[in-house]
Amino acid sequence: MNAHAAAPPPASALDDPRDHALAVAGLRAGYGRGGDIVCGIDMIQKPETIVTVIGPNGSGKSSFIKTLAGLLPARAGRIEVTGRDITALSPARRVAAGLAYVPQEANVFASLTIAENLKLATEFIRGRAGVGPGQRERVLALFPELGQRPKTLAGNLSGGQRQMLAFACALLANPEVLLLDEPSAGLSPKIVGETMEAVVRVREAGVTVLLVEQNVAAALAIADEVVVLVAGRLSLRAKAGDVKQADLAGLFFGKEA
Ligand SMILES: Nc1ncnc2c1ncn2[C@@H]1O[C@H](COP(=O)(O)OP(=O)(O)OP(=O)(O)O)[C@@H](O)[C@H]1O
Repeated sequence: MNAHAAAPPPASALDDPRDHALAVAGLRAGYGRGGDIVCGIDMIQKPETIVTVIGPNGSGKSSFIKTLAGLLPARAGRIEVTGRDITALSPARRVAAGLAYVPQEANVFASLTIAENLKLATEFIRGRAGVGPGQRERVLALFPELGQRPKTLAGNLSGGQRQMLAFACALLANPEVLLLDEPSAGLSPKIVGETMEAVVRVREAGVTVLLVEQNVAAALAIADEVVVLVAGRLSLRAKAGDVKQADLAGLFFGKEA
């Protein structure tokens, strides 16, 4: 665990980019003409930590992570990755700037093989500076199973293996920050454990991970910090070890911390 992970954000955190991988200030977003779903989120994440976003259904977790990835435009606020303002960048340019995203569903091409999925991802991230030829080997070293079966169709992989492939495709860009939208969705408890172990390996490889999770127990087990979103607002931020599942019930029913 990173002892610094739960340090409170400095008053003017965005002025000092050296100490954060991801910084979010006053972020607001919503759909069409509807009201804000992301209602003014401020958050600083230290490098090489895992922060898990949890909260009740419909609280805006996926919308928040989609706003970070650039799939939902920010209405207000600012997003920085390692000190660079990426708020106005397209999703593809955010990847080039070091922010990779793995969506909850349809995150690999089922009709393509493992090798073809990795090749396609490599083509996509050509613009990312500093990604050398060794990146594929480094990524496959994290997920050796994938390297052993390059010709297997992604559609024939188990749910857990498919998540590993999706992680691997995202990591080919050598991101500073990896965003994961509910990697445990639809997986059996054993496979959830393996998937979470993979998330820890990703962090150990030097990547900062922000993940949205419905599986609170799994999230608490691997995270440095937990962020609770209620109705689009950050309701609690705490070290994962300090959060008890029983305490979350009150928050999930709307009690502000
Ligand atoms: N494409 C969309 N268009 C309009 N409203 C949307 C869209 N996607 C989500 N919403 C609305 O935004 C709100 C937050 O949804 P979001 O999926 O971000 O929450 P969540 O916390 O991730 O939920 P869950 O835990 O159920 O996945 C909900 O009221 C939802 O109906």
